[in-house]
Amino acid sequence: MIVPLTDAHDSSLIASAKRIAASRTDMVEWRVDRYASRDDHTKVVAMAARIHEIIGERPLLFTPRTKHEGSDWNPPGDSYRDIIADACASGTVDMVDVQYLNPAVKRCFEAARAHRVPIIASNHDFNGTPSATAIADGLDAMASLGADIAKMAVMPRKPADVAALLEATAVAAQTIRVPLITMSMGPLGVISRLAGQVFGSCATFATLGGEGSAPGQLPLDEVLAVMDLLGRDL
Ligand SMILES: O=C1C[C@@](O)(C(=O)O)C[C@@H](O)[C@@H]1O
Repeated sequence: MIVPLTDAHDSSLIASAKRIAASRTDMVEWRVDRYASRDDHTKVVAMAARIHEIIGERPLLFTPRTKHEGSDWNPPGDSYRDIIADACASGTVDMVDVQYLNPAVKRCFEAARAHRVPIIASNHDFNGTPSATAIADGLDAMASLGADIAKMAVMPRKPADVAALLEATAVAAQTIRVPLITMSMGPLGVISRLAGQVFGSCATFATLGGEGSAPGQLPLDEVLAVMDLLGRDL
């Protein structure tokens, strides 16, 4: 179970981190692209250290999401690679999300590897859902890049799109050698956030008081209750 931190300002970020630290979540994701000081890497690293301290033993996933994949952040110059390199070098993050279609992906992987920070490679399609084969191929490409986890989020337009995401997950889980995280977003895709582990998704994102970081995320306690019913083994 992963809960995202999406607050823009220090005081609310710290309050949210403290709330998450008291919850049953397994991992915390900092969506640093939502941070008001996202372009000041000194402040970013200092805040990552503060969050890391508050959440204790829970791993901190550092996620700079860009405009191409569902954020409003359009990183200037090399700042996508630089923010990843700075966070990984700081020793304050436990995993990093790297968008595998970003032009700087190889340099981002190099930076994470240089500091032994595991990589969740990701891709987000907010406009639709590719075929099950295309989704599985994307996950395979992430694994081939050397990602430690492959993650794909897609937007369904009809129930068959949700089925395609779940089918791709089940097929990829049999053939790809790294763990997967997949989700079909929005109200139609909720079943994928609740039952994804049945098909081979190793984690799901849920909210805790905040607005969440993507359409369709559900409150943590409700997701936990359903996963307990489905035999939560994550
Ligand atoms: O990649 C993901 C998955 C996600 O987009 C979701 O749909 O829950 C939420 C993002 O914060 C996270 O980085």
